[in-house]
Amino acid sequence: MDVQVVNCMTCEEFVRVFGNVVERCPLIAAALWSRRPFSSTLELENGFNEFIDSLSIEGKEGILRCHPDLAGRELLAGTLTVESRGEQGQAGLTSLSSADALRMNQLNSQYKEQFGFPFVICARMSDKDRILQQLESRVRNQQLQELQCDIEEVKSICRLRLQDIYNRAAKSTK
Ligand SMILES: NC(=O)NC1=NC(=O)NC1=O
Repeated sequence: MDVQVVNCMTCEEFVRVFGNVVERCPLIAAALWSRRPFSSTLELENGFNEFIDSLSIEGKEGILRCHPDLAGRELLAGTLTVESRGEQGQAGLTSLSSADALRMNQLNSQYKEQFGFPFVICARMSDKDRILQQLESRVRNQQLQELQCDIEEVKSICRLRLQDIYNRAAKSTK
C-alpha cells in the first residue's frame, strides 16, 4: 500500500483499515489520522508505537485489557476478531488437547488475578508450548516488568497486522 494512498484516506477509511491494528482500540487509529501526511508506512508503524508508549500506566493497562485471552472464552464462543482468530489459529491454540486448554485457562486466570490485566504475547511468533512456558515463567515477574513485556508484545502484534494490511493491498492492486 503506497503511503500516498494512506495519506489521502478520510478518517473513516483510515479507521476502517487500521482500526484493529491494536486489538479493539480503534481510538488509536482515529488519533493517528491527525499525523498525516506520513512519509512512509514505517512512520505510521512508529506512530502506533509512540502513541502506545506515551500512555500512562492505566492507559497501557487499558490496551492490554482489550486483548482476549489466548484459547479463552472468546475463542470457544466464536467472538474473536478476525485478526485474533487467525493469530490464535496459527499458534495452534484452536486445536489444544483438553489438558493443554485447561492448563492455559488456569495460567491465564492466575496471571490476570495477579496483574489485573491479561497475559499478552504475539501468538504468530510463538506456539502453544512456548506460550504455556512463557505464561508459567512470566507470572513470576514484577508488575511493571510484565506491563512493559505485554506492551512490547502488543507492538509485535501491531507490526504483523500492519504488514498483513499492506500485503493484502498489494495483492488487490495486481
Ligand atoms: N492475549 C493475547 O496475547 N492475545 C493475542 N495475541 C495475539 O497474537 N493475538 C491476540 O488476540
